[in-house]
Amino acid sequence: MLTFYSADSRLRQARTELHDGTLVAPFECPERVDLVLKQLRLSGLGEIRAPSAYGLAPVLAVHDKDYVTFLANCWEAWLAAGHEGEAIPNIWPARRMRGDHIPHAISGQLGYYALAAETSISAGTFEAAMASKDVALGAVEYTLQTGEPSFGLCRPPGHHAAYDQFGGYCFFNNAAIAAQRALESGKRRVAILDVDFHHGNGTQQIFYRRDDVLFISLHGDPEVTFPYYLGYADEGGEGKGEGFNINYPLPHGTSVATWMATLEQALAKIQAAGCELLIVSLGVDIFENDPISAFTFTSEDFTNLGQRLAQAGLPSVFLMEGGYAVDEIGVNVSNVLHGFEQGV
Ligand SMILES: NCCCCCC(=O)NO
Ligand SMILES: [Zn+2]
Repeated sequence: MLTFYSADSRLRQARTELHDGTLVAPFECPERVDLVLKQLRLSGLGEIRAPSAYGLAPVLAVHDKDYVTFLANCWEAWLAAGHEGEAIPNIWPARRMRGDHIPHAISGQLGYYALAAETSISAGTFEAAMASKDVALGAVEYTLQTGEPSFGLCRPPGHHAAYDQFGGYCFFNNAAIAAQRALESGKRRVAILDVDFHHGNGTQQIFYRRDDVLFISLHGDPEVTFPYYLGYADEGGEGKGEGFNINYPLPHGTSVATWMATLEQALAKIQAAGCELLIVSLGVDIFENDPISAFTFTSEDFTNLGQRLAQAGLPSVFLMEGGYAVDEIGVNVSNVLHGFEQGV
């Protein structure tokens, strides 16, 4: 299987994450990608290729122009305003305030565009996000051209990024950008299957009123799991999108057997919808030892997951999302991809 990767993913060198009331070293760290690369090379998955630069057009196909401009300028504006640390929001257009106006001050803009406070912006964040969506585009272009599966080693991840919102370590929605490119290349319907522990609220939001992307997510119950405010089973899409958004919230500690049985339901929906491409938002934070998650996958279970996805029989693109058990992330990602190749 071909892997797309960009060294520019290391340009994001955030120093802080607000976690449990403390500024800690970010869980979404550059070492995650190094260790995945190391294991893919060790296990001989296949060629590792740098993507072309696709520019802003594919980003603007799914994200708001002013939001993209904000991301491009945020760090400089934050420094120009004399702030000491990394750009972290601490005020939002909360309920009973105005949400229809974007303030001039960068602190106000941060809160307007931020989903949550854990994701700092600093030097290189925008450039890394641009490289990450190029990795996703390289992977989907390859699969569209060859029908062969591909893996986009995306960093930063993307599935929490909405039309005009960042957070959950995400800035551009790589899976949405890839799906949009596939539709523009002639696919009539694309499935995005999100297996990350956390709900892909951004992906859901982008396609919620559309029937050309079927978004299906298995994730920790938002009653007790980030992002809390989206990802419930009653969110089925709106307008033309009715029936093309399917959430499977699952309790913390869900067994792998239950998770895999739920996956069967998801794969049946994908088949019934006549999807012509499968994009997998591959978060391996469903691993039993993930530091911020609560599912129970062992490393061996990831191999079974890959094998089962291959049996869906669709051209498939895997895009890296979460996964923070750094020591095992390489094996866990590699097992999914090798499992897929075994299952073909
Ligand atoms: N407390 C912030 C949790 C961010 C979750 C990031 C992630 O893995 N999303 O898939
Ligand atoms: Zn996650």
